[in-house]
Formats: sequence, C-alpha cells, structure tokens
Amino acid sequence: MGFHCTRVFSTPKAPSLSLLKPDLISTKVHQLNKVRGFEVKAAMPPEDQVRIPHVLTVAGSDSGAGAGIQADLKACAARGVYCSTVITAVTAQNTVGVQGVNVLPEDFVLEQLHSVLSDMRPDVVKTGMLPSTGIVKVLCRYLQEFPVRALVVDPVMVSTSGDTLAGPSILSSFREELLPMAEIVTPNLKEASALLGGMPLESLADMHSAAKYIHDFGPKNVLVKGGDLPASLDAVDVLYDGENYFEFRTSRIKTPNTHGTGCSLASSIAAELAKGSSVISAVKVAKRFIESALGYSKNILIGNGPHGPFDPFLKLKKYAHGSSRQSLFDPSNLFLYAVTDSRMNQKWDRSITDAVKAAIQGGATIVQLREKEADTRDFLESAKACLEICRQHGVPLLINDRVDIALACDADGVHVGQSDMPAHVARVLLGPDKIIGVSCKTPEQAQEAWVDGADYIGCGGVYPTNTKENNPTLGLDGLKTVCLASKLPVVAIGGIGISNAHSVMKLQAPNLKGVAVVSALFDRESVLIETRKLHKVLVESNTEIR
Ligand SMILES: Cc1ncc(COP(=O)(O)OP(=O)(O)O)c(N)n1
Ligand SMILES: Cc1nc(C(=O)O)sc1CCOP(=O)(O)O
Ligand SMILES: [Mg+2]
Repeated sequence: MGFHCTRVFSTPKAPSLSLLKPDLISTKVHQLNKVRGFEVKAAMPPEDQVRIPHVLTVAGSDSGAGAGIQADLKACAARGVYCSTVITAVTAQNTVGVQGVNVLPEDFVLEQLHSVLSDMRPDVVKTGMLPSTGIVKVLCRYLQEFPVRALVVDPVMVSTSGDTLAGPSILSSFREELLPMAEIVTPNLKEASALLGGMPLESLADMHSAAKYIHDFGPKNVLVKGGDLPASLDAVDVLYDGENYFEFRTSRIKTPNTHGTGCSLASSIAAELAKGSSVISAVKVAKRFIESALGYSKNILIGNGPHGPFDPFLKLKKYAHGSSRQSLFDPSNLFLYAVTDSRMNQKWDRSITDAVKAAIQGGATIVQLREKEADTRDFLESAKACLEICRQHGVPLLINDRVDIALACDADGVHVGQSDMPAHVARVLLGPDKIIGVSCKTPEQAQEAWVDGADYIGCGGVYPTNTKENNPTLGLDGLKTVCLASKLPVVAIGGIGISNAHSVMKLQAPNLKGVAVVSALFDRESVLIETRKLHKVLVESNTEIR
C-alpha cells in the first residue's frame, strides 16, 4: 500500500519545512508569509472580535466517517466549537472494518501541526490515532513549543471492528511522553489493559485500579470506559482525578451504530473543556450527549457491516419517517404563552377547543395543553382537535408532561418540569424537530436544559400562584438571575396577568421573550377579552422598552 500525498502550494513554491525544529520553522513560515505578501489580520477592531472555543484534533481519517477525524469534526460542530485537524494516517474503512492504513510521513504531520499551532492557537488538543512513536514525539515537542489549555488523549489502538490502528511499540511513548502532558486520558478496557502491560480488567473494581495505575503515568485525570465490561447491565465509566473516583452510569443502548463513540466522546470532552468547563462537568455533558445521539441513531442504516456510525446532529432519522419538516420553534412564539387548565375549563363550562380558539383569537402566540386530570384517551382526542385549530392559525401546540400524547398526535412539542421525563430522553423520543420546553428555577437547571437539547425554558413562579400547589416564588430578581444564566430563550410564569405583565417585561432581562399565563386567561369569563387585554399590555411594554 503506497502512500500518495500531493502537496498543493501556490507560487512561489514553498521551501520544504520538513524536519526543521519548531523555532526554525517559525522563522521560515514568517519569511514565507512575507514573500507571499500575507498580511496579519488587523482590520477587525478588537471589540468586534469574537473568540471562538477551538479544539485541534490530531488523529487518523476514517473514509466511512464514523470515527477518526471525521467523528471529531462532527462532535465538535455539534457541541458548538471550532475544530481544526492534523491528520496522522489515512484509513480505508467502512462499517465492516478497516481495509487499509497509510501512515503519513512524520515530517508532514509536523507541517500540519506547525500550520495550525503557530497561527490558530487552539484552546484544547485532542489526540486519536497516533500510529508511530515518531508522530507522538513530534506532537509532544510541538505542545511544549505551543502550549494549550488542555490535552485530551484518546489512546486509540484498535478500531471498533478489532483492527489494529497503533501497535504495541507506541505504548512506551504514550506512557512516558504523552500521558504526563494530558489533562485527561480516555482508554477503553482494552486500551487501559494494554497501557498496563496486559493487566486483565473484568470488573468495576479492576477499572478503579486501572484508573489509579494509569494516573501514575502522569495525566491529571483518567476516564476508564467500561462499555466492554462483560457482565454489567449499565455502561459504567470511571473517572479518577488523583484523589476521588466518579462513576458515570448510562443505560446500555442496543444498537450496532456505535462506531466512533470513543472518538466522539473524547472530542466532546475536549469541546466542553475548550468552552471553559471543569473536567468533571465536561465528562458529564459529553457522556449525556453521546448517550442521546446513540439512542437517537439506534435504528439508522448506513452500510451493511456490523459497525454503523451514529448521528451526533440528530438530523438523519427524519428520513425514516418520510418527513423533512423543520423545527417550528421561533423564540418570539413565547411572547404570549397560553397554558390551559382542565379544572378552569370545567368551572366555566367551556370545552378545551373553545378555550384554545379564544386564546388564539385574542393573540396567544403559543399554546400548551396542561390537562392534569384528563384520561389519556380523552386527552389524546382533545389534543388532536386543538392541534387542528392551532395549525390553522400557525400557532405551535405543546403538550404538558405527556411525551406519549405529543408523539401520538404529532404535536409541535412538549413542556416538561424537573420531575417529569428528562429533556434529553424526550429529545431522543421526539427527534430534533420538535419543541421542548423545560421548567427551571435555577441557573444550574437552565444550563442542564440547554445541554439536554431543550429549545426554551419556563422560569417561575415569578409571583405567588394558586394554579400550581407548593410552587416556590422566585420574584423578579430570581427570574433575572435565571435569564442571565440561560443560553436558551425564557418565558416567565407564575401569577402573571394584566396587572403585572408590564413589570415582568420591563425587567428587560436577557433572553426573556414573554409571559406564560394560566388563570389570568382561563379562570375568567371571557378568554378572548382577557387574552386581548394581555396582548395589548405586552405590545405596549415592547414599544416602551424599545
Ligand atoms: C411555560 C411553562 N413553564 C413552566 C411550567 C411548569 O411545568 P412543571 O414544572 O412540569 O409543572 P406542571 O405544569 O407540570 O405542573 C409549565 N407548565 N409551562
Ligand atoms: C404551571 C406553572 N408552572 C409554574 C412554575 O413556576 O414553573 S407556575 C405555574 C402556574 C401558573 O399559573 P398562573 O398563571 O395561573 O399563575
Ligand atoms: Mg410537569
């Protein structure tokens, strides 16, 4: 298998930078750029410049794009960070296995490292397939020359299909040179065993010992992944930080589409570290992200082999349903959010469809069916009828608590609270295009909702309410704290009506898009009149704020 690498340079021809020391290369590149007439990017005023979290992955290419560089690019993009790439090897690979490997010459790996590190200054470097000791040495030298905030080492040795990607000769350079520089190393059981000279790893206790022994090589944190642990039901990973052990349990997802899980997990950890997270929270977020993507992708079919890729963007499965519908969600829909209440409709002797129709006519911009007492069958029938009304008016319809009802009637989404189905599970069930709202009372809950793939958060109770029992009141200050921390649009809820909606909106809290209201609309004689009045107050608040 010969390796062909075509170097494409514009004229004048670049002098070869091969095998030069980093400092010499710096000078050469500088001279080269001057010759070519490159100018340092200085046009943008500093206040307009946006610093983007950036991960550099140093890994092999997978032609099937499930693992390697391609998985890293996808995971980083899905986690919202920039990813640059240094390719160490090119593999011919598919869902069946690895058909060929061509290792790139060390001096060309060096050139790529120099190009990226000297110019683009990534926050975090993540390594995957490092197929030769020479490549490891070059990388370590460059990391000393161009230090980064964190190094994430995925000690890739064997592919999912069992093919060797880096031989045992690599182990000593891993142990002696790379691991001491790592913020975190993420071996699976086979890799952990290889790093420890073949130590058998068959139990959770063995994983704890392995994490400790690998920690002795010098990395700050060790994550031993237990996906291959034979007897375990849950997938358990063990993180050791030199003092404490943390166990991360996720349910085992039955799917052949796991190719690239290790690369994607390490890249996602790198992405979170690049955003500034701590190691423990980076691992937590990354694990949950991979679990959601695996669950979502468990039935997708790409290739005929036993090791299919998964879909970190949660976009592909829509083809399975013959649907190409895009998300209906637009944050301005949260402006006047009407939440129905079965008891209030009963009290005023009105049907749920009449209540929804009146709210929409009055100016409601989104409707949630919150039917706490309804039988499942009645709820489903009402939901279908309300959906028809909402679709006619282009108003999204969400279902409170009941993901099953939302799925059954093809509603636009759900609203879930902290004791309802977790949003990340709802996202797996509902797919990428449905709207998911989550009730949040703290900045931590708001952060979690964002990680879980929610579209908006509901924050309250802003004022005391009789509609929801034992609901803590946050006040305007509490609302503002959550809005400031939220990465998602926010709708305020709890005791809001015509008399105080203006006070809420004039807070001008970041991300606050509107108010969600139950009794001020539905515990009244005329839903239409009350909604119109509230709409007017909100429009006036908006005008005043602008
Ligand atoms: C928009 C909006 N925000 C918050 C809630 C409350 O949801 P939850 O905490 O699950 O409480 P219940 O509504 O289920 O009693 C909501 N429904 N809508
Ligand atoms: C359903 C609900 N959730 C709340 C929260 O704080 O999350 S407060 C609430 C009830 C809101 O009803 P009203 O507009 O009648 O006060
Ligand atoms: Mg709920």
